[in-house]
Amino acid sequence: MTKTRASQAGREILERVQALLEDPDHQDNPLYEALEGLREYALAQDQRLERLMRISDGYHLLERNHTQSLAVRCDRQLRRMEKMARISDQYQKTLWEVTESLREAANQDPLTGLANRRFLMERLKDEIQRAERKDTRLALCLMDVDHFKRINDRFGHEVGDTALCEIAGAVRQGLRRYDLYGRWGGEEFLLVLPQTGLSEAGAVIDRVRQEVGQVTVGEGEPLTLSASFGYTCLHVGEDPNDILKRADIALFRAKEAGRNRVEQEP
Ligand SMILES: Nc1nc2c(ncn2[C@@H]2O[C@H](COP(=O)(O)OP(=O)(O)OP(=O)(O)O)[C@@H](O)[C@H]2O)c(=O)[nH]1
Repeated sequence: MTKTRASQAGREILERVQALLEDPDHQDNPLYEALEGLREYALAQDQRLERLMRISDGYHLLERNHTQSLAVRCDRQLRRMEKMARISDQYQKTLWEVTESLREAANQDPLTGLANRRFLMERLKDEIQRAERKDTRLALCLMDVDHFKRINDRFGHEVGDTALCEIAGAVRQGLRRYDLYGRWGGEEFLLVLPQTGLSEAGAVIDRVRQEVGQVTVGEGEPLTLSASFGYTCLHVGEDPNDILKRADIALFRAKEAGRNRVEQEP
């Protein structure tokens, strides 16, 4: 706007000067040369001014483009960061799921879903410590399914697997809510009874024996299952292996005495 007005005013003066200079009546005017020089000077200044304005416009445009491209770049960067945050969330979720399944795999028996030997051993150590700290009793029992080989031989390994799962459920039925149990290995299970003395443990374990006795496997002529049990109580200062060894001795005796029995070792 300013530029247009200035150029127009300047152009009008220059046109008037041009007209005066071209007028033959003024050719001999003593101011002629000075006016012509002034006109050329003004023309040169005008051109200079226009050049400066072009340069200024160029800078202005450059600046605007730069600001715009900065905003575009900033926006792109933000979107990239949002995407990374989304990926990071997803990654953390996956990591958590993998950790969870690893933890489960490390603690669980894959066939029955019960606690496995590793986890049972950890818990047994905890329970021994708690019993000593609180000065309470702790009973422990090893259970071994009788003649399990016959089930596999007669009905196949898959039926044997199903039987182990049913036995796991039967043991649960016989135990109390706060008792701990799991698969010790093969067809052997471990039962840990916190705050339980020998006589009370005997009653609980015999109930488990009866529950296992309800499980049948196979069609046609089904086999009724049974299991043998050996249990004992924690002595002061014992470690897990000591108490396990005594329970195993009792279990051996139950097997020797004809199976489907509960034996204790003081
Ligand atoms: N189907 C199946 N069988 C298993 C599994 N783990 C161990 N066994 C079987 O359990 C059987 C155990 O046999 P033995 O140690 O001879 O004992 P048993 O036949 O139960 O006889 P007793 O313990 O003396 O009463 C073997 O045939 C093993 O193959 C399992 O996960 N699935």
